[in-house]
Amino acid sequence: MDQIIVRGNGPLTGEIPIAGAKNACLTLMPATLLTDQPLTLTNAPRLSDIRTMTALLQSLGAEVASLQDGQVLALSSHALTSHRADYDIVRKMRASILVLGPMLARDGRAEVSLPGGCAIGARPVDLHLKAFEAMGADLDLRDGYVHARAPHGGLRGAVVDFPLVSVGATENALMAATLARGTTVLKNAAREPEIVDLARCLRAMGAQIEGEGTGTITVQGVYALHGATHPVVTDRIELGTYMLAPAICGGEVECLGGRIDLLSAFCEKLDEAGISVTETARGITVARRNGIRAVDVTTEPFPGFPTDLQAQFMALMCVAEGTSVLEETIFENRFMHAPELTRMGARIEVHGGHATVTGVDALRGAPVMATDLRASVSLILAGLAAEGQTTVSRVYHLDRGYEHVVRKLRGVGAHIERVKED
Ligand SMILES: CC(=O)N[C@H]1[C@@H](OP(=O)(O)OP(=O)(O)OC[C@H]2O[C@@H](n3ccc(=O)[nH]c3=O)[C@H](O)[C@@H]2O)O[C@H](CO)[C@@H](O)[C@@H]1O
Ligand SMILES: C=C(OP(=O)(O)O)C(=O)O
Repeated sequence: MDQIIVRGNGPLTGEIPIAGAKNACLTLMPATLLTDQPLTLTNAPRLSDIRTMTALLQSLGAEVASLQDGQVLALSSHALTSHRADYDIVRKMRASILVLGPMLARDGRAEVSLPGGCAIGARPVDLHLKAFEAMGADLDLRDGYVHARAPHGGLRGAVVDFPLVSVGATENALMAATLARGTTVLKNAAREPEIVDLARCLRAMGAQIEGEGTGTITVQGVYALHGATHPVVTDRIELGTYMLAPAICGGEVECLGGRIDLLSAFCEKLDEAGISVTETARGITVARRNGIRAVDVTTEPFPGFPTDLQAQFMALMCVAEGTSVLEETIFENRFMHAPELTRMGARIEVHGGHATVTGVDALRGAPVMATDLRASVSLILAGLAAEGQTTVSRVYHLDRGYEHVVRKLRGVGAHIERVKED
């Protein structure tokens, strides 16, 4: 297994290109199952999660070609040869549940392994299932699988009022609704940029959708969808992560392809912390010239502060002046990076959904372990701010969501390398 070695750094300067969004690509890829015509995705990120989704789609009979060094995905689902998403793949990646809606809508049947809990929380899929039931599906939970059947004549449009905001349930229901008979109204829908990107792609495929990016999405079902070519939206979480590198180390870095509207709540918090954030013609420039001020953060669905940037922001607060409180409201167990950061000299106390972080003058390098995707990169960011060497193990978590992390950070002057574990 590989490890990442980081040595504490001075200021960082230069440019970092931001990739297409993992979380958009993972819902755009299953959209291929809605049509027998080709779907081409450009600006795709090169990540292990994308390879996992590729394997899952192929296991269902889809063809997926990775072109131009993985940045273009050519997908085609002429006919599905299987309707079963196997546990062996689903357990690796929860986004696998996103094949359920498209398969059910197109062929009236699907069997998908229940994803089960994961490190950051229980993460049930009840809201996905309730949406399909409202659309007339018959669901049976057996042997760890959801066995789903659409009624004779296919899914029918319905009003689905989500009791809480779920990105995945909104995506799954939205895809299914495109081929349902009649009108579907998704209330309390997620408003994340990845939902807007999915709706745009589906519309390019012939779907009739209104209201994406608001809490109410209305879909008029159509008889069939057709092929399309769609560019994957910028990865706002990768963007926010790299914006934090000069914030922690000092210096000035331009994140190419970045847009403030993808991350306005996060940018406001950086501003409060004393970090300069400027939109440029090519992206976002982040600079820090003075100390870092402690600021409180509460994670919320979009447009609030993203849970997927909480761990990385905590790394910044570890070296801020003063005390900050980070409140995690989306996942019940998303502070596993805190004990690892503490090993590096951070002062953090976790009480339920709150972490109180008191800034220290300097962190010290240490061997640390990545527990999940965003935790892993928070340890790298902390390592950049620490005196001495930090060794991050279990970096397979990192590979799920960050392409070429060593190359990108070295490009702005960071001391970082990837090595094989002894
Ligand atoms: C692949 C992908 O896009 N992943 C993102 C997606 O995950 P994901 O789509 O899994 O997250 P959700 O928005 O669904 O989860 C939000 C909350 O709702 C709960 N819930 C969700 C579904 C359900 O059926 N029942 C239920 O109770 C979850 O446990 C969680 O507490 O949005 C999260 C919240 O922004 C991000 O952290 C993930 O990076
Ligand atoms: C939690 C994340 O991903 P997933 O939903 O795929 O586990 C993430 O991207 O931070």
